[in-house]
Amino acid sequence: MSESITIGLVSISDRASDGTYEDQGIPALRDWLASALTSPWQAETRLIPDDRETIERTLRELVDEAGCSLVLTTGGTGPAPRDVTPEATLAVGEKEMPGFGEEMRRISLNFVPTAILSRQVAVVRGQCLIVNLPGQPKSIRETLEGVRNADGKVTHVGVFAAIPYCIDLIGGPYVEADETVIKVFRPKHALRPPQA
Ligand SMILES: Nc1ncnc2c1ncn2[C@@H]1O[C@H](COP(=O)(O)OP(=O)(O)OP(=O)(O)O)[C@@H](O)[C@H]1O
Ligand SMILES: Nc1nc2c(c(=O)[nH]1)N[C@H]1C(S)=C(S)[C@@H](COP(=O)(O)O)O[C@H]1N2
Repeated sequence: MSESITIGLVSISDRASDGTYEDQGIPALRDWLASALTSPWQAETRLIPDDRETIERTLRELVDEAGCSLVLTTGGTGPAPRDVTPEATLAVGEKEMPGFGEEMRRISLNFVPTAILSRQVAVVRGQCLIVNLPGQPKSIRETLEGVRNADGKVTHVGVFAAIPYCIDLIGGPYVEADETVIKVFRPKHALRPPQA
């Protein structure tokens, strides 16, 4: 059995965190991971306002104290004055991973012309990958899983395909997924034989 991964799920929304509306970010993240992952995992969830200090503190705590190997944030990536998730993420990161933001914006353009308004970034802090997703709950599945045509065939691969190998490279647990949801890619030399 693979070692279990701890995944931080952070919903960053002024109105969901003050109760104006019910948070749909954490449930959407949790549901998608439950549908996709076949190796063991547990979530650490946080619902916080769009406040830069709070976001930075939460991300540091999830990585340095809660032991997350992956943190997915949702919300606060746009151009509005209160949208500061990318700034907070870059501030706690040691290495930027620009490919994630670039590719998620390309994927999202298949759904909305406003995709380019998302300034989402990804970084590595210690042995953890932190990835920003947009705030629209539906964008979580769209960016992680990718685009499918009417027959369900994948026409643009979601960014989760590259996440398990990234976690391998930074020293985290071996993560596996259901290939009918997302086909994870690893180079041949990095593949482990299927567990009985
Ligand atoms: N946690 C959430 N739960 C449900 N819907 C959300 C959530 N976060 C964002 N949304 C929806 O996605 C839209 C865009 O997200 P964005 O992060 O830009 O939020 P916002 O407009 O800054 O407002 P807020 O931070 O108060 O959610 C929101 O206006 C809202 O309709
Ligand atoms: N896949 C996807 N990406 C998306 C969207 C969406 O609905 N689906 N909304 C866009 C919009 S309207 C905005 S303003 C930006 C930033 O969103 P955020 O501030 O909620 O993070 O994400 C964009 N990316």
